[in-house]
Amino acid sequence: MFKVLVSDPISDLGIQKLVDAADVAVDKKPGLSEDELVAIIGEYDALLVRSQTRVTPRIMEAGKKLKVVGRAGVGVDNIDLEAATQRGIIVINAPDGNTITTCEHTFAMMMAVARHIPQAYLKTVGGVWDRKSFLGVELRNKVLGVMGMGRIGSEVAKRAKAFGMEILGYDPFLTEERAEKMGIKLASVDDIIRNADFMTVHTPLTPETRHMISRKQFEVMKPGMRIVNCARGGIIDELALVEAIDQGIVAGAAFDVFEVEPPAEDHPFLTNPKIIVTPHLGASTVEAQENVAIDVSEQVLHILRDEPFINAVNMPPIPANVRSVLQPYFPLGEKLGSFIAQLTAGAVKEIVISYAGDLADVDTQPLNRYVVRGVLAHHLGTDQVNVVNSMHLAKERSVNVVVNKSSVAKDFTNLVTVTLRTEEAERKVSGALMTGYGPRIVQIDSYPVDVAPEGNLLLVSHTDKPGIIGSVGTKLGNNDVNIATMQVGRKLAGGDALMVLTVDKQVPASVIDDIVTLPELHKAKVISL
Ligand SMILES: NC(=O)C1=CN([C@@H]2O[C@H](COP(=O)(O)OP(=O)(O)OC[C@H]3O[C@@H](n4cnc5c(N)ncnc54)[C@H](O)[C@@H]3O)[C@@H](O)[C@H]2O)C=CC1
Ligand SMILES: O=C(O)CCC(=O)C(=O)O
Repeated sequence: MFKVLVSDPISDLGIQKLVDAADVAVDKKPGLSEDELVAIIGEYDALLVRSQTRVTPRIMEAGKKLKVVGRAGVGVDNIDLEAATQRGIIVINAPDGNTITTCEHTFAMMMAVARHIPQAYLKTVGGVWDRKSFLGVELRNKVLGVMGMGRIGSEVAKRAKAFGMEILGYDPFLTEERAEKMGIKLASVDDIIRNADFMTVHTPLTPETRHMISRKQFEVMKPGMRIVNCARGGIIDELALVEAIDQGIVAGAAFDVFEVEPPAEDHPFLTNPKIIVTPHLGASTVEAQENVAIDVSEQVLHILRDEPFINAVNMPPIPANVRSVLQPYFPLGEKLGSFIAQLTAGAVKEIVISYAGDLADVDTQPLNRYVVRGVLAHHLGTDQVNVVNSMHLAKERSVNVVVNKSSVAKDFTNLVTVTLRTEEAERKVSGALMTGYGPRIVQIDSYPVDVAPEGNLLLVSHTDKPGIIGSVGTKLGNNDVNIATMQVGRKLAGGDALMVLTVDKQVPASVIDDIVTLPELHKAKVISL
């Protein structure tokens, strides 16, 4: 039974799928402190959060069983991704479910700041009928600068056109062609600062976007600009903004987010009559909360059940077309890694992954992670290494990972070869996906074989002489070890040969010791896949 902890208020309807799952037990405990979380997280396999819970390295460290942290929303700045990656904890988010909702909140804020709605409301309910103080401006024919043309920024631009606004968009990934298709102008930050009447930011908070609008930008800003931030506190320098308002550069601002949330009681935004605020409500609609909770719950279930999943934040996304090609190779890659790690003695120095045939033209990065996981898990334990942290762990341990590709695969349409270089040896194994047979090991060092990479294998290197196979079989039989399949690979008749047996149970060490006493027998090695 998997245990899932929900530590923020998350839509009940959204997590229904988890609650209904027969193999999952859900505990809802919103509002726990870090210490309280540290005390209980050890018993959970998954943690579901919104933006309140700060998932710190301490919590990850205490989460010995934790496989996944699911964020019901977009921004994952409340989750320590570095610590999660190091511990192999998958972090997933729900990037699509609250896009429209946040876009609509941006418009609510833009219109509210253009027409002084909150200020006018306060006076009216306070009994003052003041129609003079709240002269507003139209959106029509105004220039709107959109910083960050991702999901939300693009939806904002689309709707702003309906208001008759001219849109300047800036995003490092926005091309001239896409801007043209959207009917907006591709602009620089400087263009927006100097020309926009309204500006709205929709970027993540990164070292690059922190204070991207600060004193320097306010100094050259078009006077009378109105600014909206429904993305992340800190993209706009709060103190510099207050100064710019006091200097008459900025006519008004609408903020849903703060550098520190909740803001301090004496935060200057809270008393400035030209700044309107909401308490991080961008995603707070019934629809969005259901959407993000449903999305994240589904992915958490997949991860707990070891099924393919999407939206991992601490793993590069795999495009659908690449995934469909690579997915069948994932088990093969991992088994080859595990096989070669068990076969090769000594401290691992280098893993060389060679792809030949059909795989030469594919971005194999996701598959590399499986191979490296297979190798490292043998040394570090399967619970310590997964496809999220395998590359990171290899780097941390100075294990070089080299990837080669060639379009020629001799007798196969596709071939994956893993070579392991250690302080003591260099061994290699090749595998292929065979139509109708699935994954097969087709070569071990220079011996051609044909073995399914599963179960208990016994590898025996020997001289190719009559009677050896029978002697090994007799010794196994005498010890109640049943042979399921047997293969012999040899280069030359009478030369060195490799016997690969699949056996129904693991061969005890005492039997191996006995087998290696046979004449002409060099080595015997048990491998479990
Ligand atoms: N207020 C709220 O409740 C909510 C806030 N958000 C926040 O809104 C922001 C945008 O979310 P999405 O559109 O879903 O994300 P997204 O990832 O689809 O878009 C972000 C865009 O920002 C761009 N970007 C990155 N660095 C940039 C830079 N230096 N200058 C200009 N553009 C840059 C990226 O290329 C990307 O296109 C995020 O910070 C997210 O956390 C999202 C949902 C709700
Ligand atoms: O969960 C929330 O309300 C915050 C949403 C948000 O900021 C995000 O998804 O990035």
